[in-house]
Amino acid sequence: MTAIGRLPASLTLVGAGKMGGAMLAGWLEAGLDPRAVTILDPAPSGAIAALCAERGIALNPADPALAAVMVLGIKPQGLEAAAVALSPLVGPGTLVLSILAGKTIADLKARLPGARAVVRAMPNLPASVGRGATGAVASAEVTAEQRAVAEALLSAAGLTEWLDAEAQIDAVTAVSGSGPAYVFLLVEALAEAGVAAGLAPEVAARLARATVTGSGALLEASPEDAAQLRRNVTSPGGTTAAALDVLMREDGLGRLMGEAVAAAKRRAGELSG
Ligand SMILES: NC(=O)C1=CN([C@@H]2O[C@H](COP(=O)(O)OP(=O)(O)OC[C@H]3O[C@@H](n4cnc5c(N)ncnc54)[C@H](O)[C@@H]3O)[C@@H](O)[C@H]2O)C=CC1
Ligand SMILES: O=C(O)[C@@H]1CCC=N1
Repeated sequence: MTAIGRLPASLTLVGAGKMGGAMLAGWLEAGLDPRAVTILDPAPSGAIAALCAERGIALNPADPALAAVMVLGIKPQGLEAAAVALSPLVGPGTLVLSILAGKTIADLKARLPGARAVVRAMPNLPASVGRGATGAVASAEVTAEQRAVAEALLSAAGLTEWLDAEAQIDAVTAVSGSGPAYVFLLVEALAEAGVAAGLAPEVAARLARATVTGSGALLEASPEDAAQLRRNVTSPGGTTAAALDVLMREDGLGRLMGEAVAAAKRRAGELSG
């Protein structure tokens, strides 16, 4: 069955911010009926309010129904406060799909005592252009049908990887959840280095941006892996080799990335509870 065929008959999105809003856009694009969606968000953006008005999406109804599928898109730090109002909307048949960094399946069940079936997922912001990467893990109570619904919702945003163990999701958070920020920082750093090397700021910014988006497109289109593509750029004794001697030295990018990912993973662990 296609992803569209498995989209749920009704869905409650709690927190339609940057990530929840991006996922919502993907579901609508994939064919989810806007009238099947309820959004609960005490401070929706103007864009979300306008979308709701335009597409007939229920926004903060006075008496929301028990949810068939509840997607949690609030901040991890807001779960405890939000759970009071959400608990009555979660019954034994509800599929809870959480994208909260750090919050474990056990944390979610503790805050929402009616919850049985929980999918804990970690998407990323390129979902807003249908190019996300998501890791997900399902609790034992998730039925095959609920898993297919979760798969359809997550795959509407791009690649979905189901994980064997919940413990791996903090690593997914550190690699692909936070990863787009590392790539955007690379663009910033490359542009700044270009200015230091003598380019006008606007020129450096355009070249850095096009280099990263173009390299991403090449990576996607090519059957070769990243290491081979890197070698394809690198002429022996040439300019790239001189730069890579710096980036690939012992205390270079590999070590720095390892430390950064470890820090993000550690932080995800701290957000649990
Ligand atoms: N921004 C990102 O790149 C990613 C974020 N996430 C996760 O997504 C979640 C949301 O992050 P963002 O979208 O960046 O934050 P955000 O601040 O853009 O969105 C949070 C939304 O929740 C709403 N909200 C606050 N309290 C609420 C309540 N009690 N009930 C309903 N809605 C409430 C806010 O008004 C806001 O619209 C976090 O748990 C984060 O870990 C996961 C992957 C990537
Ligand atoms: O920074 C955060 O905590 C969230 C989770 C992954 C991306 N943004």
